[in-house]
Amino acid sequence: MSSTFRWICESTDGQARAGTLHTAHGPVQTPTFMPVGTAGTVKAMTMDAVRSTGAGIVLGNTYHLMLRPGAERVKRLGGLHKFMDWSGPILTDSGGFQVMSLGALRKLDQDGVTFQSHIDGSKHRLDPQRSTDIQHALDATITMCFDECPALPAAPEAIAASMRMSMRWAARSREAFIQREGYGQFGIVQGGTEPELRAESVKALTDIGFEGYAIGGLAVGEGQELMFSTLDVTTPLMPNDKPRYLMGVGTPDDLLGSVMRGVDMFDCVMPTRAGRTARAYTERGHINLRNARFALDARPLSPHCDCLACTRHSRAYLHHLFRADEILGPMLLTWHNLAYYQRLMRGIRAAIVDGTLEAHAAHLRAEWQAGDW
Ligand SMILES: CNc1nc2c(CCNCC3CCCCC3)c3nc(N)[nH]c(=O)c3cc2[nH]1
Ligand SMILES: [Zn+2]
Repeated sequence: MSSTFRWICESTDGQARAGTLHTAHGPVQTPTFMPVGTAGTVKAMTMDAVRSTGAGIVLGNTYHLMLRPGAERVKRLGGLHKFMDWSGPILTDSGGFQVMSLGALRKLDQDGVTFQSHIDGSKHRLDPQRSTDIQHALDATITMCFDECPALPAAPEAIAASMRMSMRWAARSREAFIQREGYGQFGIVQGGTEPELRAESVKALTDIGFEGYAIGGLAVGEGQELMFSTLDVTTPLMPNDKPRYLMGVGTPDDLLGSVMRGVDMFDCVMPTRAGRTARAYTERGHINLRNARFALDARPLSPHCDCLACTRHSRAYLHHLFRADEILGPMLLTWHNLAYYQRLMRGIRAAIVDGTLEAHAAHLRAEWQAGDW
């Protein structure tokens, strides 16, 4: 069975697609939500717990891993799969976004970015070649182009200049990429919320040719309406036979609306970060378990969930764990939130296969609005 990196579309319903991404580290059903593994770990989760939620692919983080423990050290230890005990596909971001959002002091030039580590102040440089080399050393299944994600709002000419620099970096990233059977590299579409710039960026990337295409430059404060309207003008221009990855998105409602606009892959820190801050996602929206109203609530978080928190414990127990600042609280709630996100994506995929996505979407939205049980 060939392990050529390819995405096979199995069903469509409107703009939405249900498919399978075949990689050197196994297949992944799409649409898919990718849990974020920041420094080689999905925070507060063992990888057995991540596997139990049904996740097919996780994110690694070039920025964090290059600073600590260092990509060469991970390589000497057998690569990121072995290091973090995950044999499935791993997608690594190229690090530029994290530098801009985390790096202490940084200097951006037309060739890359120089910055100081937020950990120990040491000097580092990232550019298309170095980012691609680091992702190769980590043995990432999917490598992302080195790009710049401009802060919004910004003047169209600033967005245009930034996008064109990212397109030059995409070409250099492609030259630096070492092709291997079952591995892929994704270009990242930029252009802010400007339809013509988005179209120019898609053309620039498809002229280079990648195994998949991400939509970057969004989920940076533009709001859901502008994000959706940008998707409406961008996804139809993207190759139909390649996976589409919307970076950094999002809430359950963002995921539903984006799948319906033709997106296949997502990553977001929301379910894991929420798990550490007592915010639980359920079919009825979200609740904060620190709230006193849960002190005597003997019900499970969600009656539809098979995670450890919902099968073994009550809301009252989770409330207690967070009030007592017990480590088990973030562990159980992260597990639950990731299980909910995976269950949500499985349900959306099933509806695409059945051709019932419109009705399923209406049902999901009504439930989210109905409020807690
Ligand atoms: C949250 N919103 C958002 N995220 C974006 C991201 C980051 C996506 N998540 C990566 C993980 C973050 C945690 C550690 C592991 C990697 C973006 N990344 C790139 N390269 N380009 C974007 O335009 C880009 C745009 C983004 N918008
Ligand atoms: Zn649960």
